[in-house]
Amino acid sequence: MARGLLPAAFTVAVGLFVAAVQHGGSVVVSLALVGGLFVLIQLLAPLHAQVGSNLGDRLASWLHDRLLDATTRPDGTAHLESEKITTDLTVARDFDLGISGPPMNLSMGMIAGGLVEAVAGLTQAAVLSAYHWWAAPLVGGAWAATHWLLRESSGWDRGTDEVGIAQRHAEYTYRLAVEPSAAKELRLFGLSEWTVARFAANRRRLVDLRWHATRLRQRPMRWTVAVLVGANGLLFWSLAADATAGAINAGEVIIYAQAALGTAALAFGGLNWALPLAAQSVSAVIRLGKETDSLGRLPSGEQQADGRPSSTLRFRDVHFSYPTDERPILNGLDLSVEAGTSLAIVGVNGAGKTTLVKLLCRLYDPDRGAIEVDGVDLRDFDLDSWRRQIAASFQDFIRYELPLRDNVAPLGAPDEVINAALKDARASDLADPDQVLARGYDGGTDLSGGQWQRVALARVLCAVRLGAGVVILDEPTAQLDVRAEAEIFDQILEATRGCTTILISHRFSTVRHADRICVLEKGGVVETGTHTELMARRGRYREMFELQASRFDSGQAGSAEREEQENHDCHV
Ligand SMILES: Nc1ncnc2c1ncn2[C@@H]1O[C@H](COP(=O)(O)OP(=O)(O)OP(=O)(O)O)[C@@H](O)[C@H]1O
Repeated sequence: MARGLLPAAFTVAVGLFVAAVQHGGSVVVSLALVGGLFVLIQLLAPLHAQVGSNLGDRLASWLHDRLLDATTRPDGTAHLESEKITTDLTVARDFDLGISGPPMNLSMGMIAGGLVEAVAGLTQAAVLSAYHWWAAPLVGGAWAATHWLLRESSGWDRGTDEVGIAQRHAEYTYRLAVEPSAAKELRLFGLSEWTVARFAANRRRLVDLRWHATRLRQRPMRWTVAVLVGANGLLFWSLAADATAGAINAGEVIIYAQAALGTAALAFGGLNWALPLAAQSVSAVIRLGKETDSLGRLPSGEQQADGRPSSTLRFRDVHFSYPTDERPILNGLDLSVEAGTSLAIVGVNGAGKTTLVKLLCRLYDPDRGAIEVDGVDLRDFDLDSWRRQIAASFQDFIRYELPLRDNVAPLGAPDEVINAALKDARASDLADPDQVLARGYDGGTDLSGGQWQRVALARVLCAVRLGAGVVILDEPTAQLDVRAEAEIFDQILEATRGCTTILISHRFSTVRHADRICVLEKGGVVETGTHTELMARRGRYREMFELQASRFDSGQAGSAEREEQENHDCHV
């Protein structure tokens, strides 16, 4: 506010100084006033910029909190698979990235500056009104009209599909370029230039879109210039006429001329450009919160799931399609698992094995049918309490860029529990517990695929030690060498004894350890039984088992693998 009033005060002070020089008044006092006001204006400017920037940082941090809350709060994951929401998420984060407009700390500076200009413009107009009643509305109105005349191009819409898609592609290619996981393939497949070109093309698209918004100014700009020249021309002509006629003195001419120029602060300010851009980010983040809630929300029941299942886990006539795809993935699936036993699920790629366990984790709910735990619909259990029962390792388990101990127990656990889990997963000597499992950190290290898999298994075993009773292992041994698979899997079976275990694997040497095995095909169970029963039945299971075994027999595998397979076969 003070900054907004100072320019008008400065205008009057300069006028008083000129009048003092002309009419022999107190030059020293008026000059001191001019100097003092000038220094004050200069001092307040950086202070004001700093406050604006701090305010922007705080708003950006609040928006970040809201954004992360919007993505992580929903209990389901469907919102993260929606094309619209993932695009909106990229655009909404632009308050931080500043790709399609200024980042929030700059925007807030501009908004604060714009408010100062608005106050300054109004006070200068008030000074002008001392000249003639019509002067302030004429000049002030002309400058204020520019906001309306240039309204189409005053800001550009960050939220359009084109902006969103270009920004999302740009961000994706940026991540490809900087993340170590993509580095090998980019180089080997010669995709480095492609990545740079794709990034540049999408950034160029954003610049083009902004340029288009700028060009929208061209036509209304002519009208704007005409209105401003007309209004200011009239005022300055009137000032010149009054000065010539002696109706006003030189000091007054200077005051009114400066006030007329200062009234220009009412136009072209950062306010009408920065405000809509900043407001777009805020409204996008708030809107996203509602959208992710409605897409990713799962109802939660009241019953506590501690110690469940105690008798059976049953999939009853389960039908399911993903929200983004109408294709039925599970089609009337019936399956039951006795509590405290293990069930292996086998089937070709895309048969729906992982989908089945995602439903069990309640990441989605069946479209029809139900999953029952001891006869109670899973949806009747309190969601958090059910998830606490589950220890799961998915095919695409997370490799946290955290110390080994936090990879095993992200929410913390006693040292002895972590150490025991690491020991069971044969992962104790992979790294120091406090060593970060990622390069790019002080003392950080990276692990091989199989070593990472042991860490993921240790995470599951740690959760079991902390009380989880339902164990889901989706391809738990896919990256282990054959000897490690045998060693670790026996150990896992031992450590999860008494748990209800669902195991998904393409490795029959792993699968055969399960108490029961089911074959999934076309969205339903086509065979179920023990390994021995299924081999005797000579159906799909045996067909797949023999196909895999024949690879070993035909000598495609190394001698150790063959020996391992033979050892396993001895147990049939
Ligand atoms: N989030 C998703 N949205 C839409 N479709 C999906 C999604 N996840 C999986 N699918 C589809 O569901 C089908 C079953 O996938 P699922 O991952 O359950 O198969 P799977 O039996 O585990 O396969 P694999 O042996 O290759 O791991 C596939 O056709 C896949 O394309």
